[in-house]
Amino acid sequence: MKLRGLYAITDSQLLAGKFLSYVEAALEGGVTLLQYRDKSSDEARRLREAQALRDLCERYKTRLIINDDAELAARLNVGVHLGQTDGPLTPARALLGRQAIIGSTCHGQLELAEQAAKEGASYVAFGRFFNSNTKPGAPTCSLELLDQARSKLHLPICAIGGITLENAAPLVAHGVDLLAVVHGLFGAESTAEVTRRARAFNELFKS
Ligand SMILES: Cc1ncc(COP(=O)(O)OP(=O)(O)O)c(N)n1
Ligand SMILES: Cc1nc(C(=O)O)sc1CCOP(=O)(O)O
Ligand SMILES: [Mg+2]
Repeated sequence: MKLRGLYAITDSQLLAGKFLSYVEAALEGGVTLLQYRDKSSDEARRLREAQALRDLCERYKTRLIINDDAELAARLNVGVHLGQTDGPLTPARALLGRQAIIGSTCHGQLELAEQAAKEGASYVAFGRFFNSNTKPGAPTCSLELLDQARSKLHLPICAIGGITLENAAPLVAHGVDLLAVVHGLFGAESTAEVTRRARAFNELFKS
């Protein structure tokens, strides 16, 4: 499967009271990857929500990724996204198998991406590119780094951090395969607007 297009990421606060309806609206508009990102320690709720997302993703033929938690990903037979402090890639690959999608946060550092590629990552994520409501303190990353990454790496490249329909086009022009978005997708007034935004993000990959 080609990893290219919109990478929707959930946010438990932003989606409170409308979690499944907003996620389904995004899937309706087209989502390449969906990440379940919940930073709480409520394990029962995390399992319940992740299972519901897996069922929804199966209906829409979308791949589900769990943030931070390789064990939960293994339990549901889905992929995982690991940051630099979320545990090493090699054991996660051994746990999840060759077919699993495993992503790695590389901030603005090409060396981290080269290391992740060696350790079996399926995609590398760079960011943040813009001001982010969701994670304002994340380290920043430049468009120039994308050019270097594109010429050196043979993996799908994901961009994250403050991405909206207004600022995303240059990222795609600089070789990004996946646009990872929370607020710019789900910070919408209605499900119809979420679907419209998802479609519009995907259009960026067609020109
Ligand atoms: C696609 C994608 N890219 C980067 C991140 C950030 O991961 P991390 O640095 O581990 O930070 P948290 O998201 O865990 O707060 C991500 N989740 N997804
Ligand atoms: C979870 C996350 N990681 C980032 C990084 O730079 O590593 S930025 C970020 C938040 C993405 O949400 P939004 O689209 O609302 O800015
Ligand atoms: Mg993490």
